[in-house]
Amino acid sequence: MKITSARVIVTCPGRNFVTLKIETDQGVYGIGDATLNGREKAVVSYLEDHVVPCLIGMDPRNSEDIWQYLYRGAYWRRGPVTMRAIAAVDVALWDIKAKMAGMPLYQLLGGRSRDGVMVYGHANGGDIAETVDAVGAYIDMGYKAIRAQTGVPGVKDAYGVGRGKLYYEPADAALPSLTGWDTRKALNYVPKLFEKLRETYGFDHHLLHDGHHRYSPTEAAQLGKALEPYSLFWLEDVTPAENQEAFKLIRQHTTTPLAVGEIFNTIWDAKDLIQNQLIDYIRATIVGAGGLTHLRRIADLASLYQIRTGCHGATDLSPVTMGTALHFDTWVPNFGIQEYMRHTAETDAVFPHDYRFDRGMLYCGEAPGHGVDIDEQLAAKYPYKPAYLPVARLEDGTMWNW
Ligand SMILES: O=C(O)C(=O)C[C@H](O)[C@H](O)CO
Ligand SMILES: [Mg+2]
Repeated sequence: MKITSARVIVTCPGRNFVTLKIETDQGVYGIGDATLNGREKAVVSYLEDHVVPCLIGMDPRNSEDIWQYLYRGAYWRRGPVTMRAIAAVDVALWDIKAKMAGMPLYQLLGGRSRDGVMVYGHANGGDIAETVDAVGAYIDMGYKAIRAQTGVPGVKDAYGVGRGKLYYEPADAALPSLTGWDTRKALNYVPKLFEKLRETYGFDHHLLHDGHHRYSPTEAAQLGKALEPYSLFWLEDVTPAENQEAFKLIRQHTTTPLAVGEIFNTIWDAKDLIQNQLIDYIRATIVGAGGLTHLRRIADLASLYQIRTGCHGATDLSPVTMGTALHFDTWVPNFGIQEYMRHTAETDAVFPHDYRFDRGMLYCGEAPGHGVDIDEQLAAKYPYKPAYLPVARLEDGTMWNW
């Protein structure tokens, strides 16, 4: 069996997606996601100029060897561009293998470990009152877990505050828009949101919060401690994780569960956090961390330390990643939760899929493969449009983490 072609498809049905379609001499094809929010074209070039020529003629069944070939063979390892390109190839090959076997992908991984996948949605508001209402709307839709983000008085567009209710898009401008940040104000305000949420809705639902890399380790510890009475499911990305040691300090001061890893590319980004039990949930995902082949290794390492998965699932991850993640989540023994930011109807139409939402859970389908396709004719109607995530600056102009 041979790979006969591999094509990169760029489309923008409301936001940009990069998709790899691998075709074979047996008529079976596979689809992989290679989207890197705001840096899409770098991955397009990496794939078209440097990966696709190597793939032609290879046996698509040898996904492990092809993974090693692309990782070791490049000499230059890791990084978001490389690992997204590898992820796209890897997922397309798993898709092909599952289609050849006539099985849904989760069967190839080890079968079903659960009936469905608990997801969390994003509730946003300009202030506490608005966010409390937004959380109520998610509860009414049947969600069991909700991430709550609020605007902070005196801070321009604090992280997570969007314009839409069910759908919003953070990468919102042709050049990065400017937002503000003030840690002191956020530290005073955010705990009040969770106090109000528990007062209003009780303790039956899981609540989550994303710090989006904004706090120093000491400030993060203060926030975690202040949130303890409200029993969060997790506090995410509360400080940047390049320095994995920083989490020791946070851990010593709070029992609020910690989640990290949506920007991780490989097991090496997570290794110390996992082995020192400094986190509770690992957020690495299929497209970000080298595909199923590599994410499986991260999840297995995490399982030794009772750390559970919580795959990133924002709108910049295409339905191909979402569909594949749901097969992974259905199998992975140490599953925790799956993020679910809904795509627009335009995006869903370009990527026909068989996963479905029902009362706070997502269910993968039973079609052979990962169950997500691309309608190329429709995709061609939405040309690439530059779109960037915002940047954040402090009041005095200092560049901060968005
Ligand atoms: O979904 C999340 O938790 C995020 O933090 C979303 C990210 O900002 C987004 O995916 C960046 O591309
Ligand atoms: Mg996040």
